[in-house]
Amino acid sequence: MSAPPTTPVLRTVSSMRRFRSTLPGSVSLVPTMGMLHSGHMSLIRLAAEQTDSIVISIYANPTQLATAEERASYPATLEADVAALERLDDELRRDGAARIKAVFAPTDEEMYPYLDSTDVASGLGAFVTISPLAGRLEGADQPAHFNGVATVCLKLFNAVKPHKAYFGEKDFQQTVVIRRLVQDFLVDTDVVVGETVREDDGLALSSRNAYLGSRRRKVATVLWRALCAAAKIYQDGETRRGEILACSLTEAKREQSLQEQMNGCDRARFEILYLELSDLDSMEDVERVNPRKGALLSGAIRMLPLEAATGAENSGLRNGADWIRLIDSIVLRPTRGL
Ligand SMILES: Nc1ncnc2c1ncn2[C@@H]1O[C@H](COP(=O)(O)OP(=O)(O)OP(=O)(O)O)[C@@H](O)[C@H]1O
Ligand SMILES: CC(C)(CO)[C@@H](O)C(=O)[O-]
Ligand code: BAL
Repeated sequence: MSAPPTTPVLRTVSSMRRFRSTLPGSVSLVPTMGMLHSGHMSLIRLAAEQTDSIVISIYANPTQLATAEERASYPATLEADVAALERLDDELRRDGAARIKAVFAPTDEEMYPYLDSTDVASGLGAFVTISPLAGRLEGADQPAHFNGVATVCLKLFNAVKPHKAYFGEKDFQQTVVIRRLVQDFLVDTDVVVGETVREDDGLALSSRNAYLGSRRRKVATVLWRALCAAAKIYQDGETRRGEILACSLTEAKREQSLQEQMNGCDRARFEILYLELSDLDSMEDVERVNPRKGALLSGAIRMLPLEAATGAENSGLRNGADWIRLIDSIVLRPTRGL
């Protein structure tokens, strides 16, 4: 019996382009930063339903990660990621044919030939800016983030030339930024958005969860709980910004003060970065939700490093020493017909 085919891992734009020219039928791209989990896999499954050939990109884009610390916190898991993709592909095979055709994992030199790796903020070379969208919500305290995301996605689209590209709703603002990029730069790719995959207790899957450890993991559901509380009063008929956000904030602050009152070796403290109600297209503040349109309810928290990790507990990657930024969102769907 012959050995199963291995997925090619392409490290240069030229090898990606050569390979792309051999792919039959419709081609999809699923961009990721690696450390693959079931959220990524659900996007790939969706791509397999809708297209013939799938390319996964794995690239921890330095220009969207604000600090050297964040850049260093992306462990290289390429081998494990490729193995996980091969297992998934065994399931996805149709008529004996692989659906996942290649992994595109370019080097920094390929993607940013002018970038000084010690100072990515200097921004040498060409960058996309998308204003004012990129400065709102996630962009407010990370001003270069979405310029980095849009820039790398444009490069990925140009290298892979996909018919469709897949993104997760968890990063809702990112999907709006990418749609705007595609529209304004006349990119010939359809943007498809997949639902957020969650743990049983509601926590959105995220590569960063691996850093939480068990104690912070339990408390991290607070963001989802805060969003759900507000979504419920919207479903019950509330449309005012003040009331909806106050409901979220009360839930988050209740958990926050509970943690503050506990001992250092028992608690998991966090900061509330924002809880927001925004227009689904512009990301501008919404004062009253139009029940025919709906709105975006989103938030971010930052889990503080563990103060005192006990030897017995699972304290996550890097022993609980990192600040972990977590984001989540709920789309408040229209409650009335158009
Ligand atoms: N839980 C999820 N469900 C569905 N899609 C997801 C989920 N988490 C991430 N994605 C999507 O997968 C793609 C790649 O995301 P990325 O590699 O940054 O993973 P991540 O888990 O969001 O990582 P990080 O924790 O660093 O933000 C993005 O389009 C993202 O929205
Ligand atoms: C889309 C993306 C792969 C661009 O680097 C990244 O922002 C992500 O993983 O969501
Ligand atoms: N998953 C969103 C991109 C980021 O974490 O930088």
